[in-house]
Amino acid sequence: MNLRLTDVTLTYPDGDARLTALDRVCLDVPGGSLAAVTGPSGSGKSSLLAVAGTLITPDSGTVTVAGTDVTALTRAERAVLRRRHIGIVFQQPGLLPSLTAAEQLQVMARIDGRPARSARGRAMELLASVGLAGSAGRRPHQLSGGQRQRVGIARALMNDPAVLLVDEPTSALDRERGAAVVDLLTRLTRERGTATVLVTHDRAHLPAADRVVEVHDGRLRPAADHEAPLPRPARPAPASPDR
Ligand SMILES: Nc1ncnc2c1ncn2[C@@H]1O[C@H](COP(=O)(O)OP(=O)(O)OP(=O)(O)O)[C@@H](O)[C@H]1O
Repeated sequence: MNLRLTDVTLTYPDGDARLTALDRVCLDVPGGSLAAVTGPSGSGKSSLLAVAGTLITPDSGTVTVAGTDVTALTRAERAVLRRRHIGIVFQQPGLLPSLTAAEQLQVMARIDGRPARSARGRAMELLASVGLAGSAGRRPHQLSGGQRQRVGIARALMNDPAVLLVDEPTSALDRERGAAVVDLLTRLTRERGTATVLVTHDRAHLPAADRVVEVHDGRLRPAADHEAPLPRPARPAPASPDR
């Protein structure tokens, strides 16, 4: 299962003209790997996530999620695909104040029309996988910022998505808690085989990624200091065989 953006161009209306937010972007994220997307403010990172998450349809190019070209789908079909195959983790998890951690997850299953009993089991399993087995009955105000973000991550995994899109998950956390959240995302990506895209400003998180790309003025390019091939050790020329 993977996520593939091919030649994606996205423009927004800008007075009488159009502003190019994404310019022929290509990105391939295999299942089980994490791509970090970085770049200056206004460069197009959120636009890239919105297109990958099928929230915005690009002007041209294709977006393939779990083998389906989403740009060929109707709006209703896109909504179904998004619910089934895409998990989104926002900067602020936006938890409902009156619900416990387990209920925040169970709501997702209810929206999808799944039986409550299996949803409870799945919610508990996911909370355990993000280290919150003992906090299932807590409400948001009884959780730390890092714990709330973990609930947001577990919630995004409720539908067992092929693609996990994560927008600046550590911006409200201190360095240590932020690093723990990124470690968690890396582990879940491997365990669950998701194609994960992590947008982050924080360069400290980049080494955790399998791949780092930078967005500049809507164009994607490999991050110079993370994708450059490692220098090969100088090897002596093979000895010429004795004759
Ligand atoms: N709805 C919109 N209408 C018009 N222009 C937009 C819209 N959304 C974004 N833009 C413009 O598109 C460009 C890319 O914006 P985008 O939000 O994708 O950047 P970003 O890299 O996520 O920025 P930040 O790091 O500040 O969140 C910017 O020039 C922005 O002003």
